[in-house]
Amino acid sequence: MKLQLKPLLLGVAVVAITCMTIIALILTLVNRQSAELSYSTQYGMVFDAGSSHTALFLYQWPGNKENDTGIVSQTLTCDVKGDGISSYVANPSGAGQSLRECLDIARATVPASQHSKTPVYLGATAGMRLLSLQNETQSDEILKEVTKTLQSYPFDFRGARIITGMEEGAYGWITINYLLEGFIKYAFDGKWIHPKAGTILGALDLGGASTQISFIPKDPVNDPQSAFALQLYSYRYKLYSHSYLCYGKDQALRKLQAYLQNTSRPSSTVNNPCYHKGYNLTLKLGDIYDSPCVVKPTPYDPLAQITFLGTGDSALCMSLIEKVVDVTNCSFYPDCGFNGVYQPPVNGEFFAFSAYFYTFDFLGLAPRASLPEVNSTIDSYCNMTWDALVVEHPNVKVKYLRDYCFSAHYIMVILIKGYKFETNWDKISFQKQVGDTDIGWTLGYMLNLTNMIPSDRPLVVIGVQNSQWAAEVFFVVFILFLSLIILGILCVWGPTS
Ligand SMILES: Nc1ncnc2c1ncn2[C@@H]1O[C@H](COP(=O)(O)OP(=O)(O)O)[C@@H](O)[C@H]1O
Ligand SMILES: [Ca+2]
Repeated sequence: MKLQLKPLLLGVAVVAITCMTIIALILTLVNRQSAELSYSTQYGMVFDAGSSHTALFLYQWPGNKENDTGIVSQTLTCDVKGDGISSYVANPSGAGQSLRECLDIARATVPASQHSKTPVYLGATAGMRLLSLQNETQSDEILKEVTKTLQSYPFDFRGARIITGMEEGAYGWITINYLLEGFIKYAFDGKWIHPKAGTILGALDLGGASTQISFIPKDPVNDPQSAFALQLYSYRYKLYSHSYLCYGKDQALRKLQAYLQNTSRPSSTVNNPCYHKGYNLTLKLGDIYDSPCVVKPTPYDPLAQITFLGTGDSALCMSLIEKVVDVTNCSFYPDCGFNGVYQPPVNGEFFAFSAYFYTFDFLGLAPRASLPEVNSTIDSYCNMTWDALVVEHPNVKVKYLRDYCFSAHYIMVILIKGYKFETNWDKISFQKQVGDTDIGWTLGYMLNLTNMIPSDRPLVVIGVQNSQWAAEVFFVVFILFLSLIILGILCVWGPTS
């Protein structure tokens, strides 16, 4: 009897241990699941109020992961109907109303429980910069109206403002390098690593009213006005960033039109070699000169008309553009971009986005094409007649189709003769997205304002770490396995001993 009691006790002990380990395993699983569930997807959104139009970008990231390590993605984009907010001078409340459709879509997309935790920003760029130079009261009024609308939604509104050209350039640069994991990478061994120098890309942004160039030069930036210092994940970057106000492609075209109008006065018709043969455009002088980017003629009647007759002369178009972009003057600095603006020599690889991409993509030159191919493609495009073009591209908006010739030449003048990419042409890639996320300043802006790129390296991992969880499971399974073996031995040997 004594001999049989011992295996029985041992058996009970083993069964108890087995039960406890099973309970522990279940608890670990439940704990892990609740850790995951309690950090639901987070959202943030930014309105890009550009000179030509406004777009909403909605971003998301998993709330249970470190939110500072390259995992923010774009959930949706929404194009606001109509022109940019700076066009609402006569009807400022219309600027606010125009945002409603996209805000309604965002409200339906973000789960209701997350609405109040979703930050919303509106950043206005060069169109509003120009309006505030022309009439600050009007630009303030428009910002007040868009603020009213944004505040009427259940989101966490964090401000509507005009961002500086320097910010616009720097945030575009941050967006690209964040998406390409140029700042920090998660390695296989679970450590955060800093990618090799040279993997950081420069950013080229062409808008309608301004254009930006941002990159890390080889040598330190000499001019404090174009130096942008950043510390991201404990690494310091000294960025060169410059924004050319009035040198977006739409304002540059106005400069060309003003130049042509001036040289043809008093005639009210003038040839425009950047427009296709067969395309004529009649404008009021106000359409050209109502901008701080062009000097008004004297006398000046804003209602007087001028007609541009397209001649489709590619070579002449290019040489005229050099009259509105000064690529020769560099008297104060050893190196310049254009218009005598300081710029160190370009360095490394670049992404060119926004209107750089739209133009080159339309011409079949994105993401890359050799210089001779680019030049011959632009020539053949510019030399096409308008009738032939419209037949070939019935679905492309007229305002884009008629401007691609000018835009393409303008791009070549600023890239090659302005920024001096001639010998580094193959370093430029014309891109719209990285993965499914658009390239532009909005993501960098949101990452910065929500502190999602810390200046120091990420250390804390929220929730149960994978390695810790694996160790726990391994331990529980091991104990379970050991108990079963002991139980088996006892069953076989117990009663006979
Ligand atoms: N599909 C397209 N094809 C050609 N150009 C486009 C297309 N979509 C947008 N654009 C142009 O891209 C530019 C975008 O500039 P925008 O962001 O509005 O101005 P800014 O950045 O100067 O405030 C505008 O000139 C606009 O006409
Ligand atoms: Ca823009």
